[in-house]
Amino acid sequence: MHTNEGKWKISDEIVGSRCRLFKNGRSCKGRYSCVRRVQALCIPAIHLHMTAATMQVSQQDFEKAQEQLKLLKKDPGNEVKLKLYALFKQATEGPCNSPKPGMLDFVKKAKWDAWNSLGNLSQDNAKQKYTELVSSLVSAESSSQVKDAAPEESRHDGYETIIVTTKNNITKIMFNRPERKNAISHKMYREIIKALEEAAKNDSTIAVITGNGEYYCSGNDLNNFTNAEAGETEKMAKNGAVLLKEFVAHFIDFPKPLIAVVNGPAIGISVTLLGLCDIVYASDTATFHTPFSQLGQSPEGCSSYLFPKIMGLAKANEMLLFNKKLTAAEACAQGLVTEVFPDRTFQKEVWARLKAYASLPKNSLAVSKQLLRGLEKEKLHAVNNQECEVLKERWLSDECLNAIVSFFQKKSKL
Ligand SMILES: CCCCCC/C=C/C(=O)SCCNC(=O)CCNC(=O)[C@H](O)C(C)(C)COP(=O)(O)OP(=O)(O)OC[C@H]1O[C@@H](n2cnc3c(N)ncnc32)[C@H](O)[C@@H]1OP(=O)(O)O
Repeated sequence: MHTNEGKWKISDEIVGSRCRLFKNGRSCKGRYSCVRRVQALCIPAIHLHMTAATMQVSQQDFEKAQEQLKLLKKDPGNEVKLKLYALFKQATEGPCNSPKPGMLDFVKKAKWDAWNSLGNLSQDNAKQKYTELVSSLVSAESSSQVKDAAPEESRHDGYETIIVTTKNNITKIMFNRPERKNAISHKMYREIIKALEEAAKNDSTIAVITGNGEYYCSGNDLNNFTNAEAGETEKMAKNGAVLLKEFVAHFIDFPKPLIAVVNGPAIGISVTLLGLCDIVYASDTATFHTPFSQLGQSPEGCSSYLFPKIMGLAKANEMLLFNKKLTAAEACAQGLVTEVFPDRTFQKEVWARLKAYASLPKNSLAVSKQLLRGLEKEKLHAVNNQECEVLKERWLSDECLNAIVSFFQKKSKL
């Protein structure tokens, strides 16, 4: 006989050394803890019926099952352990004939109830059920081990210019045109919109934007301006403004924490959007450049409103009017960047941190972001609208057209 009736545990021989009914076999001291523990057991009536023609298990199979049970790594839970206890008792002693324990002897009573509920189940059938139950636990554990070993990162389908993956509750949106320094083409704007919509709805806790290769992003792809048919520049400007407005609106409205991992130089719109991100981590190789006047253009991404708020008007003027390129350390000192990391350890340090952030309660983060950003949303949409209206005119100006022509003649690299 293997049970230790006076104690709060099911014997090791029955359920394995990791499978005690209550941890450490401790006895229940107070009434409250007894009640809680019994509630936790949540024991349903155990009705085990033999299927008509089940094959008889041998004594050897039954003993093997007992050994396998000891090797389980995961605790199967009190409910299953009670079933195992009851089946073991039935298999080795037959139907329950011992007197019913008192109402306040919670554990003994739970065990007695489980055994008694087996009624007149034969000892052979109890062995059979015991062996089947152990076998199902063993195969559940081995299939969960296979799942755990599988790569966790899932890549989202349907993107060409960006790579979108989800892992550890983080959706990562990676600019992926390294040969163009990750310049944002029309297609990429649309794909980022789609990826943000997906990330807003999926199970991830946070979203991250980053770049593939040496650059974070070289801003708007200047080819976006050269692809217009002759005589269609106005239409191109109008459509561009519509797309830009929608694109920036998705950053304004993004409901989860949005983190920029700035792996290298950032130019133009990829810099202005940082004001709409909740955290900006930068490698010490990153630089921050918004050469709008040099390109005959004007600020976007709500930077005309957010940059003065973040860094003060004087510093914002240097960047947005006079094209001052900031180092990562300067951008951090001015509040645009949260923290700078040495490039050598950048990815490792940042992703370890993000993994920890992404394990925080998802809904709490979302409502907190809403509190931090919500009041500003209306204002930000108004700013976005105005910036796009101004840019629409800029794109038709000689100043802008000349700057773009110069770039393609390779006279005016930034
Ligand atoms: C729907 C429309 C919305 C518009 C929103 C408004 C947004 C505004 C902005 O973002 S303004 C900023 C625009 N960006 C630039 O002006 C950057 C232009 N690029 C450069 O100055 C340089 O390429 C560089 C400094 C980024 C890198 O220089 P370098 O290291 O010498 O590399 P290459 O110049 O040889 O670059 C390799 C290859 O990539 C092409 N490329 C890089 N950036 C862009 C770009 N932004 N647009 C188009 N093409 C770009 C470059 O031309 C090279 O191509 P090639 O190999 O010569 O074919």
